[in-house]
Amino acid sequence: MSSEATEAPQGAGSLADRITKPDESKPTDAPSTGNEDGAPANHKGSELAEPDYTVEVKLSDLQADPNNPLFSVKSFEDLGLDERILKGLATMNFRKPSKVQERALPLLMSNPPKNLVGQSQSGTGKTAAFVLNVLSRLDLSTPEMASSPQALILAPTRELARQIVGVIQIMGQFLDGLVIGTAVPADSNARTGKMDCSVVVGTPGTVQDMIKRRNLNPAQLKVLVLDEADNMLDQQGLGDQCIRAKAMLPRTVQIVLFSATFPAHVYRYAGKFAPNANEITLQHEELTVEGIKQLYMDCDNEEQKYQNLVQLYGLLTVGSSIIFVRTRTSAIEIERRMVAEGHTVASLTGGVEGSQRDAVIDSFRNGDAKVLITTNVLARGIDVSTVSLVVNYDVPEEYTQNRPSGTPDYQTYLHRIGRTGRFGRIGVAISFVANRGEWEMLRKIQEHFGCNIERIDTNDWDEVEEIIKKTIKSSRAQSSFKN
Ligand SMILES: Nc1ncnc2c1ncn2[C@@H]1O[C@H](COP(=O)(O)OP(=O)(O)OP(=O)(O)O)[C@@H](O)[C@H]1O
Repeated sequence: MSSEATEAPQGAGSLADRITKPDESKPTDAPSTGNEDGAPANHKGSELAEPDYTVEVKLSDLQADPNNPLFSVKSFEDLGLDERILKGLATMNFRKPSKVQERALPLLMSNPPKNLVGQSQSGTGKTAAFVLNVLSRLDLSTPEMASSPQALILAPTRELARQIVGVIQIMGQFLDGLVIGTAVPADSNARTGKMDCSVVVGTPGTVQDMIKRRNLNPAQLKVLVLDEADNMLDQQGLGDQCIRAKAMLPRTVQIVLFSATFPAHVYRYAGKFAPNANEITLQHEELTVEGIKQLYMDCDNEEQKYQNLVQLYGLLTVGSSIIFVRTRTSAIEIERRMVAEGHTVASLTGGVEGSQRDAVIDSFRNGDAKVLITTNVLARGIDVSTVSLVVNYDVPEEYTQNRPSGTPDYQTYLHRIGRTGRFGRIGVAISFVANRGEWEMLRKIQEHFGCNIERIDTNDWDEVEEIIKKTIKSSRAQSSFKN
């Protein structure tokens, strides 16, 4: 295990993290299984090549539509944020809050602090909502305070923890003295360090361990945030770690839980974890993001899934895409086959050392790698605005006793497809269906969310190309977001 503190004004490129060997025994990478991992690599931030043509739907139009999750009446100035934080937001080109930001911030920032359970669709800006509260609550008046952890943010994976660190670095860049620490599993040869920093972002197991070893002093903590909270609280490994970590914190800590999904049983538990919390919730039918076009392709068998993917690959040259598969083994195997056939793809699974994982995600973020094959480890939270296509190579499925159960994993479906269509952009999600079981699961998913998952005919690749290119093109057009 190791730890590292990062001075704030460094920009998102200089993420320094800690890493640990992932659990090799787990068959899949569902964040649910409690994997933790990652390490530093050149990270140029998530702003990729901007499109060169004009926008059809403007962000300002979306933010002016009361039915859109990006809608707001207020400005960031109206929300009573510190000037230096407003300056940070301006450098990120955030002009107006989204709905969840507008609703959550007054609840989060009021005094005495109250807990919050907040839900909002994928890609609608939940990170900024909790980061702005954290930054607003920091006391950086003396070097001693600035180096005492005052806020702790927990995320299920190292990739997400590192991404949140990147956001805090940019948003908090004008706050003198701000120091951010990343507490994620270290590579086997990394050293342990003390967390002398104002904000710590990490994965629950590593944080718990650091507190136990007295490398992280929780005495001054004022805020605890659980990002992807339903996942963190539902899963045995992560849930236990979160509960133990919370037990080591001051009783007065403000508890903030955010996710796009809160299945009923977890929601009830969330209420116990964060007692007397303010609540921001969504109705079932509000969960899907309108900008994501959901499609499926029939495949005769597993081999045809692969052949379809290779066919699709030819259409993936615009934008970036993420291919979700069920197991680490199939991710590696598909990567091996595609690379052997001359295609450029990368894979990221929990089965490798953190530093290698960091190198892969960083190259995907900066656009060097455009096609990423992965497992559920990246299903949640990852924000890469150029992702215009998500492929569910395998329909996401619940596991019972380490075996696929035949029941669809509704939440994971929503999180996976939510890697595209970020903050009003348009994206395509295609699910491959190779047998009756997968077809049935997809049908249930459609019914569950009341959405429309359209079939595309693989006998007509020209039409497939037409559909995808059309959507991806408008996605690129939108991604410049002229206000
Ligand atoms: N007010 C804003 N104005 C413009 N862009 C914003 C604003 N708020 C957030 N964004 C951008 O929207 C994108 C999605 O935000 P974020 O990653 O916080 O979504 P999320 O709600 O946490 O999604 P998920 O549920 O998938 O984790 C990010 O690229 C972020 O920079």
